[in-house]
Amino acid sequence: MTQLARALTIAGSDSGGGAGIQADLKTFQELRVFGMTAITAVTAQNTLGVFDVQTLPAEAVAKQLDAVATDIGVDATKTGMLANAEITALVARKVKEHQLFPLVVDPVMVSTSGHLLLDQAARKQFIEELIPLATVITPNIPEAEALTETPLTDLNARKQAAQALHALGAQSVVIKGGHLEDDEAVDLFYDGKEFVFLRSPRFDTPHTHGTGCTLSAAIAAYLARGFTLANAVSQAKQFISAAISHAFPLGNGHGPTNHWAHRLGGELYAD
Ligand SMILES: Nc1ncnc2c1ncn2[C@@H]1O[C@H](COP(=O)(O)OP(=O)(O)O)[C@@H](O)[C@H]1O
Ligand SMILES: Cc1ncc(COP(=O)(O)O)c(N)n1
Repeated sequence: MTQLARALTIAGSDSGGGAGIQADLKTFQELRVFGMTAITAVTAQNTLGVFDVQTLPAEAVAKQLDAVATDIGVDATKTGMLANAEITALVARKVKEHQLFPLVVDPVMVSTSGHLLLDQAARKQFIEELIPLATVITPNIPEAEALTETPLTDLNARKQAAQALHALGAQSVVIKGGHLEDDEAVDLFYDGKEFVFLRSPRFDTPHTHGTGCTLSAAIAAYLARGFTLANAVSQAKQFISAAISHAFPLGNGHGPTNHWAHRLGGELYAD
């Protein structure tokens, strides 16, 4: 029997099911990868906002990582909400100890609804300890601005930010274009050698809760299955585009994306 690829997400729980651990597991399942979790925080959240955050002790995160890594094994890992400096440093240490590579680092800082998901004090650990371990880091525009301390006003600035993040030690960088206002949603991929544009139509929908989580989980799933980095990133972009094009009008705010939309194949972008 073929061995099932195994992917691990280190992230926060979203009770609303659209982002965080829940989005990651749905993505892993859709992409035929066995999903495992290390939960960093439990949020009370829906499509309108984040109402509570209970961060777990770093020791509890360490034990989850030890448990899955020493028994089941991990073919690829992604990080999402890491909450604070202690968990960020612990995750970097455990990634090295258990060799949890390839590693997709989604630098989750603030929710779509504006809630802080990573303490400002974690910046040093994030930049010095976690980014150098990243196979790929996937900031959105505000996150790339925060990490590089530069406003990304145009494409040239985005390219320079990608180079700066690569210089911090990330093997490759995807700067996501979801927050721009162009007709297309264009992400910029940089592997230290060349820039590649990942394009999709921009869908006119408020239901984009968890898009970044889903994209980074899909990259991890494809890497777990052995895809090359460039293929994993481009397949993941197709997966998130399908999910947004068929997003769910659930709740009264920013609804979740549709993780099984990729099954619709040729009808991908139809209504
Ligand atoms: N309205 C949209 N239409 C199509 N793709 C989108 C849309 N909004 C975001 N995306 C895509 O979803 C992914 C996540 O992007 P982004 O929203 O920038 O990240 P985050 O969720 O971390 O803020 C990217 O691939 C981006 O291009
Ligand atoms: C637990 C958790 N992790 C990540 C996000 C970011 O997702 P989004 O940017 O769509 O709010 C979130 N809202 N909650």
